[in-house]
Amino acid sequence: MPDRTVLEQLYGGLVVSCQANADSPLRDPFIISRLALAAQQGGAAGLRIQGFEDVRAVRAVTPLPLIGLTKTSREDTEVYITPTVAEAAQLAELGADIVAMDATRRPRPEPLEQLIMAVHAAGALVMADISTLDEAHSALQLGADIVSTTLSGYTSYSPASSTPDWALMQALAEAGLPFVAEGRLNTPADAAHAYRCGAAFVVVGSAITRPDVVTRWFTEALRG
Ligand SMILES: CC(=O)N[C@H](C=O)[C@@H](O)[C@H](O)[C@H](O)COP(=O)(O)O
Repeated sequence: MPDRTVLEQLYGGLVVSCQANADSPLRDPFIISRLALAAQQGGAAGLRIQGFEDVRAVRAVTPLPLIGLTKTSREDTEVYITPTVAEAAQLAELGADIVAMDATRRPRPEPLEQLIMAVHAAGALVMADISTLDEAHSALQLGADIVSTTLSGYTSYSPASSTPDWALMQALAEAGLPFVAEGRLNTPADAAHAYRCGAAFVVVGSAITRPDVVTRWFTEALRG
């Protein structure tokens, strides 16, 4: 079984998600590796990185625990975060300590348990990205090492919101499930509150590494 001490390194800490969409001016593995180093300088406990090129580039510059994922749009499924065994295994081979994957109940191209087994066989851990409490229970039963609230608000049956899903965090904590708080944690106060809700650690992306998104928050506020 893979070594779980990497999770202990993350407990109580901040993971910074360094991602840039295809249309972003920051879409370059070198720039992503610089964002990762800036996050490290600021005290990040770990990093969440999308795509093989970016995982390779970031692995080369930092020893911080790395959560890897792919985002793949497919015609046959709405599942886009690490949809296949091959992608999950390759992320682990490239040096991701933890592989994040969609663990929602939406139809998927390959069984979740096969992805989990492949990641464990490659010596990495599994973060199951979920949108409901039921999905968290199922993913942990299938062998996921931790769940993350990443996909709340991004499935048709979870509540759409501009704020973090505090109710889901509360429910996960009451159920005694190990969880990561992720998604729309846009302020230091949000991150601290998530930790007080019982999160093992928190993941912040847009507010730290997407200046285009943050700029829009300001320009929209000015427009009133
Ligand atoms: C839903 C989805 O695809 N989430 C992605 C997962 O890796 C990223 O686009 C998010 O930036 C990440 O989850 C962090 O969330 P936020 O950027 O809100 O702090």
